[in-house]
Order: sequence, then C-alpha cells, then structure tokens
Amino acid sequence: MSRQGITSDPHAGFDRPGRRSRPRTKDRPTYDKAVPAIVVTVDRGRFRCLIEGQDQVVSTTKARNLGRKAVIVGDRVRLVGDTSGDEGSLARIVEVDERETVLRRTADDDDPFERPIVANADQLVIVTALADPPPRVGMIDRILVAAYDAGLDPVLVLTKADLGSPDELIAAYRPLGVPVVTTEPGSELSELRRLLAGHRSVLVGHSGVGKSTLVNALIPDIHREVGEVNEVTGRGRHTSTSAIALALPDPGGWVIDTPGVRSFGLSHVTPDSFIAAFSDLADIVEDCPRGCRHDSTEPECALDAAVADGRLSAERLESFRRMERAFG
Ligand SMILES: Nc1nc2c(ncn2[C@@H]2O[C@H](COP(=O)(O)OP(=O)(O)OP(=O)(O)O)[C@@H](O)[C@H]2O)c(=O)[nH]1
Ligand SMILES: [Zn+2]
Repeated sequence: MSRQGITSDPHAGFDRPGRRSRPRTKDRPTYDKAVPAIVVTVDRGRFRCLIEGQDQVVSTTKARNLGRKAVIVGDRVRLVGDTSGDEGSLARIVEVDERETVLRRTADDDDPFERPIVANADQLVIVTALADPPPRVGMIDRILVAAYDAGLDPVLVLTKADLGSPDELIAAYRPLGVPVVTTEPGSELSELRRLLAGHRSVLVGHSGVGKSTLVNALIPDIHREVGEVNEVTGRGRHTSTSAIALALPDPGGWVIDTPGVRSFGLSHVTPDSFIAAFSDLADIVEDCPRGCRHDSTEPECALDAAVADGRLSAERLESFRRMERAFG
C-alpha cells in the first residue's frame, strides 16, 4: 500500500458536496468501470492520483482520448488500467470532470499565456510575513483580485508576528471582509484550522514567508509524506513546478501548496467582473454612469455618493479602490 503525498482521511474534502454543484463532463464515454480519483501532484506527464474512498495513491498517465486537455492538481478524474498502486504500476486517466473553479497564473513575465494550475479549490490563503521578507501590499492586492476573479474566498495569514505589527495590514484588509490570522513561533493555530476545516485551500506565498513551517504545523506527519513524494518524482518539493494537494487531519479538508506561483496574470479582469465579488458594492454601482470604472477619478461614481450619505464606509471604499488599482 502506498499513500505518497497524502495524510489522513482521503474521504474528506474533495468529494464532499461543495457550494457549487458537481457536474460531470457532457460527453459521457463508455468507461463504466473507471475508478474516480483526485489528482494530487503533476510531474512531467505523470499524475499522482488519490483513489476516492480508498487510502491509495496511484501513478497515472493521460489516456490518448484526452488529447491536449490539461490535467491539473485538484482535478477529479476517472482511471482505468492498473490502479493497484504497486511499484511500477501505471493507470490511465480517461476522463476529467468539469471544474468548479480554476486558479490560473502567468508562468513568467515574458509568457503571455495564463495556465491553469489548481482545479476545484474554494479558498485561497495568502501567506505574508510581517517582516523578513517585508509585506508588499501591491502583491497582496493582486493575489486578492485573482482570488475574487476565480471565485475563491480569500484568507490572509500574517506570519512572523514576533517581528512586526499586523495593525496596518489588518486595517487595510478587514474592511474588505477578508479574514486575517496572525501567527508567530509556537502560536496556537486553532483559528486557522477552523478556517481551513472542510475547505480546499490553495496556499500562496513568497519564498521565506514561513509557508513550510505552517504546513508542518498543520499536518504533523508531513515530513515523512513529502519524503515519499520525493522518492517518486526524484525531486524535492521546493524544486517542483507542480502544486501538491495535502489532506488535513481531522476534521478534514485539503491544502494545496503551490511552490511555483510567482505571479498572477490579471489582464482578463475587468472592473465589473471583479466588483461582482462584493455584493454591496455591486448593488451601488448599478447607479453609476455607463462605462464608470469606479475609481477615484470618476466624477459621478455612485460609490462616492454612497459614502457621502452613509450607506458605505469610507474605509471599505478606500480598500476596494486600492485593490482595484492593482489591475487598473
Ligand atoms: N521569527 C519568525 N521566523 C519564522 C516564523 N515562521 C517561519 N520562520 C522562519 O522563516 C524561515 C523561512 O521559513 P519557511 O517555513 O522555510 O518558509 P517558506 O515560505 O516555506 O519558504 P521556502 O521554503 O523558501 O518556500 C525559517 O528560518 C523559519 O524558521 C515566525 O513566525 N517567526
Ligand atoms: Zn462607479
């Protein structure tokens, strides 16, 4: 039996009914006996999949019928072939379920294409250190925009609270309704555990912010599990270009660690697609003149009128406009 890359309850999380429904692909093929599984890592054409309802991770490739269709971490898939997980065994992915959500990134600065990296997450956890490295509000804002655009609920985790004060960042992000958790060495993680419980949370953070420290604290036996993944891929977790899905201990949920995410392309985000994430603001801007970008240079933006007559707090509008500038 192998359980590489995975800890604790494989039933928790991905196959739990989410807020959204779980449609199957339309062109139902004839793979009646195909085994449902979840992709936990991707490495050079090999996909490690956790078989649903079993404590079993198997190595797979993409079947030819999928063509150029991408398979990414978090995808719900169907497998045929040798799903024993025995050494040297290789199953085939014959079907990929429709995705509830997709998080994309731009691979690097001279790559104009946005690539899907994580499927079916429902939460995006931005991990930022309060010092060493210092926080960058512009980067947090860009990641927040990407989260809202992808339909993921953001959470902000501020690490190294022993080295700096969280007050400024809390003041900047609480008005948006973003849950903010601070951590420091030895700190109690119950609030963070509560926010992660039952969710599929993508962790995003700059190198050195303390992401590994956090994952190790959340998943006590992770060192052993990561070691097993390394045997399979021949590479360390931090040199991998793939995300990895890790099951959380009781009461369950998943974290999807993303060592490679450096930037998010926001070119496809428009003020209107973005404002939809804030239902109170979306209601107000219905009164805006056509084509209003809702920024502070707009003379007749209804958001300013709403602040003037007390329907909207000035802090919330300021936080919203600062974030809007991140892609404007
Ligand atoms: N003072 C302080 N140091 C911390 C805290 N959390 C982590 N560190 C230290 O910060 C350094 C980086 O921590 P990691 O957990 O390796 O950070 P990471 O984000 O995983 O970084 P990479 O491994 O480069 O991706 C280590 O020396 C940790 O001991 C904290 O809350 N306070
Ligand atoms: Zn407006």
